Order: sequence, then structure tokens, then C-alpha cells
Amino acid sequence: MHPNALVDLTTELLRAILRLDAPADALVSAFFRQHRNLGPRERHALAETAYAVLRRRLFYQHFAQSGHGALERRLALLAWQGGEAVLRAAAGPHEQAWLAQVKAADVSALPEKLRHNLPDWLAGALKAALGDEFWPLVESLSQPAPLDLRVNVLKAKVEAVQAELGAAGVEAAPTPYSPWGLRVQGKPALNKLEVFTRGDVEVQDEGSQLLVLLTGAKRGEMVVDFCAGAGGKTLALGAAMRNTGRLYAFDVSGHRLDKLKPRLARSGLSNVYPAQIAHERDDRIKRLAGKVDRVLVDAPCSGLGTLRRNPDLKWRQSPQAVQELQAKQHAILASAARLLKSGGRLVYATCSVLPEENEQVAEAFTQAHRDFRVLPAVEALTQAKVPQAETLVSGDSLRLWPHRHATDGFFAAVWERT
Ligand SMILES: C[S@@+](CC[C@H](N)C(=O)[O-])C[C@H]1O[C@@H](n2cnc3c(N)ncnc32)[C@H](O)[C@@H]1O
Repeated sequence: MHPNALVDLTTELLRAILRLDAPADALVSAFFRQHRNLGPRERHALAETAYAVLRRRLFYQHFAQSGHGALERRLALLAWQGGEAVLRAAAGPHEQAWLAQVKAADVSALPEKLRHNLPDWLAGALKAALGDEFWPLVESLSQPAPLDLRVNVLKAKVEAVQAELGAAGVEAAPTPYSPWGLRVQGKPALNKLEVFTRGDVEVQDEGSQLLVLLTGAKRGEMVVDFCAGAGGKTLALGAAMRNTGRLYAFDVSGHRLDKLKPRLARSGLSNVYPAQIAHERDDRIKRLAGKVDRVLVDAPCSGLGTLRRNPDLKWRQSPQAVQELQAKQHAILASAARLLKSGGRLVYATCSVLPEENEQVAEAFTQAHRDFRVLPAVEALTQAKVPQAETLVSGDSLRLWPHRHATDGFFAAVWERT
């Protein structure tokens, strides 16, 4: 495709994404379905440019005020991720001069807001939580997330998968904390590799793997993944249980649970029972009350720990939406807790970095449920043989941050029923 046609398409994509009325990843996928002729490099240039604009929207919009032509084209040129040669061939002489002038600007002198690229309410919350670490977090959020894999320990060993990937030209190294994880260099396409189609690996952030390790799920147990979605954590739980016992995957969204089916088929698991529930107080929960060994509540949340992957969320979330989510989180956690038998373990987790969705929900639960004892996350991680467990916690909870741990931002609290 001619470079200018590619920049025009990027301009069109940005126009759709910057309306911020739908998730960016869904819009990018829909755009690619409409433009099936695009090759992998072209798709990469389009998607990465759009994401670069979302990550530093205020910064790019500030500089795009100068120059001529459509605003989204100026944004595409400023944030271009498809190589210098394409940019040179696409931009006219006036645009080239403008780009050179903009790129020479002293970024360090810009107002703070244009350097952190966060809405005020979120910047305030993160500064309060992190103090001096706010800027290292901002820096990490301006980068794409690494590509992590979870080895399906039911079918394969980490070293063998690493060797097989290496033979296919994909460099990967064990993740620092999760004993199941491999971190891949770059972003190679993996879904055609045999190691993937055979079900030996799934793409999963190391942080998500650690949430599953916190449950301590074992052979022969009865386990519930309460908010299973497309089953990323269900698959890890099933493998940890060595395909024995009974693992219920609940979710209110049948559409999300449907996506679990092909993944289950690949995984070789036969101990998983997916079930759509109407709401958190569904009759199914009553029937299983007091019978379950482990419950994972991977609660619906703002997703603000995943800003490296979903930078649009910072512009699409609001304090009011967070409040509504908090009410839902309290309700789901309280209902899911009823499932546990005495001695059973409950894990509440989010991919949010906000105390409102994390510590506040966990503390309210602890106060209201005297029959649940807090199990310090460091103990649960150590039992699961996670190295350097003490570096992954804050107080009694797991607290993962992109700039500290190279994972998404995650929170988890753990209790045992007395
Ligand atoms: C963070 S996502 C789960 C991601 C999933 N565990 C994974 O690892 O891929 C939260 C899920 O909670 C589900 N959910 C929302 N309200 C719920 C409720 N009342 N009861 C159970 N699940 C609910 C959503 O449909 C969504 O799939």
C-alpha cells in the first residue's frame, strides 16, 4: 500500500478511536475486518500508532494544534510507529518541516499534565498511592506491555517449551516470579506455532498467573472461578488442579464464557464446568454454599492496571464509574464467599490500581465477615513457591505495578474461612 494511503487509513482509525465511545481494541479489530487487504506490518503500524496517540493524547494534541490539515492526520504523523521511510514518503514538504519543528521542542519544559497524559482525577489518585514512584509509573505506562506466556503444566514443561520456541526463532526467558511463565522477546505471531495450537501455552500476563497461584488450588479439590470471563484464569486453575476435582467457571456473560470453549479444547482439561449465572446471588451459588475449597473472585473492575494494553481506559473511566464498580465488587465478593467450606480459601482480585476497588473492598469484607481470617499474600505466595514473594506485597495484599514488576497493575487479598 502507498505510504500516504496507509497514513490516511490511520487517520480514519484515529477518528473512530478518539470518539472514546467504545473500547479501542474492539474498534481496531473491527477496522481490520473491514480492511482485510492489510498485511501484518501495515496492521502493526496502524494499531501501534493509534495506541501511541491514546497513551500520550494530551501531549500529541498539544503539538497537533499547530500545522494544517485534519487534526487526526497530524496526530498520526506525530505519533507514527510505522517506520521513518513510510513517514518521509507520506508527509508533504510542509508537513515535514512542521514535524521537524515540533520534534525539536523542549519536552521537559512542558506543563506536568502534558508529560503524564492522565486525567486529573487519576493523576491525583496515583500520586497519592505512589508518591515519588508516580513518574516511573508514568514512564512504564508509555511503553507497550511485554508478551508473557503461561506454560500449561498439564501438558508440558517450561524448559521444553522455551527450547521449542527457540527452535522456531522465538526468544523467551522464564518470568521472574511465576514458575509457569515465559516472557517473549518482541511480539512474534504465536498462534500458528504448534506449541500454541497443541495447547502447551496460553498468552497470559505474569500478574494473572500470580493471582491463580494465590488460590493454592490442588488435585481433587472443588474450586470456583466466580468471574471466569473467557477463562484465562480458569485454564490456569484447571492445570494447577492437574485436571482432577471439579472446577466451576461462572460468569454472567454467556458470550464471554463461549470464548472459553476453544481454549478448553486446546488445554486438554476435562474438569471444567462453565456455567452462566444470572447474577451473583443465582440459585446455583446457594446450592454449592459451604462446599467449595477455593474461590477466585476476579472481579469486574475499571481495568486501570492495564493501561499499557488499554490506554483508552484512562479516558473512558470516571470516578463515578469506579464508585458503581465498587458497589458491584462488594456484592460479588460477599456472595461468592458463601461458597466456601470451613478451611476453604477465598481470593479477591482486580486489575485496578485504585484503593477504592482494592484495599477498601477487602477491608470492608474483613470487617463484615468475622468467620474469614486474612491470610497474608506473602504466605500464600511462599507456599506456591513464588520467589521474592515479599517484593510483591503491600501489607497483607498482593500489589503489582508495571514499573516495579513489569506486570500489569494487580491487587489481590486472601482469606481463609475459619
Ligand atoms: C476481570 S473480568 C474476568 C477475566 C477472567 N477471569 C480472565 O482471567 O480472563 C470480570 C468478569 O466478571 C464478570 N461479571 C460481572 N458481573 C458479574 C457477577 N455479578 N457475577 C459473576 N461475574 C460477573 C464479567 O462478565 C467479566 O467477565
